[in-house]
Amino acid sequence: MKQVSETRCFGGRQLRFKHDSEVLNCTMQFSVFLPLRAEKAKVPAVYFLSGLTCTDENFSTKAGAQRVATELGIALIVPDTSPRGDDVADDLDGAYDLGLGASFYLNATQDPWKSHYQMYDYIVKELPELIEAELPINDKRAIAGHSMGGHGALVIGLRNSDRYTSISAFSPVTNPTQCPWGEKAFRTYLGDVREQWKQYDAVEIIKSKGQTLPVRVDQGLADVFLEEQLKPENLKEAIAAVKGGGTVHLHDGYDHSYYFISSFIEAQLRFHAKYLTA
Ligand SMILES: N[C@@H](CCC(=O)N[C@@H](CS)C(=O)NCC(=O)O)C(=O)O
Repeated sequence: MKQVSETRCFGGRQLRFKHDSEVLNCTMQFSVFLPLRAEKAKVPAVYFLSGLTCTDENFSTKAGAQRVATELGIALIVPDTSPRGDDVADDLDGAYDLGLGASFYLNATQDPWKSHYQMYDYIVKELPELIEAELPINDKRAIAGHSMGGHGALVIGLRNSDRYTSISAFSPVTNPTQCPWGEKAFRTYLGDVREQWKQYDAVEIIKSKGQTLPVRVDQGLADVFLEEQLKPENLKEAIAAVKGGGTVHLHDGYDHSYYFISSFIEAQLRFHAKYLTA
């Protein structure tokens, strides 16, 4: 992998890298914040999956996570939200909720998507293997995300409880098989058999397998996508019916934006630190 930028931030380093991904079959960029502690020892990491239309830069520039990350000695890993490049399939209408910037963090099975859209395997395996081999980052991982990325964090964390210490999400798409964003993406990437969709639906995963990891969700009640796309009550019900627990915090007046994320990122990082540094 090749470093493309470095910027000092709160005593740590904000870095950007480029690499050829075998899993995604294209060149990818990702951002990493290394806290000051990483100069002396390997540190644990929070992986943050962003939402529709984002790249690795939205969270890095708008969430204001670095001050607390350096205090806690935690690295922040921010991948891109889809494969990229001239030969990577995109939605023909240029829709913001499909194709580039809208991978839904799954392994596509349909043409023309399947040759590049394998983000589930990229996030679970290829990216951490690369990062842990090349950077002062250990294998203690937490996973977080926003909206489509909140869905990705929940699904990836719930399905890989041996690989993560804890899961959090801002405004996640909790039940994608039951909302327009999810139905459109899953039909396109996975085909018409709805049974195949359930493996990428957090509510369905909890219902069928339960859940064991600590989970924290933050959701703004003035979010325009709340009722049609996000459905936090479905997640609350699923969590309440199983043993593992988890909390869904509802916040009056907050919307879907990075103003909301920046207001609660400190709480989410402190939540993860309890498990990452235990
Ligand atoms: N109304 C937006 C929907 C997409 C959206 O709200 N994206 C969220 C994630 S689902 C986001 O983080 N956008 C980028 C940003 O706010 O920096 C659009 O049409 O572009």
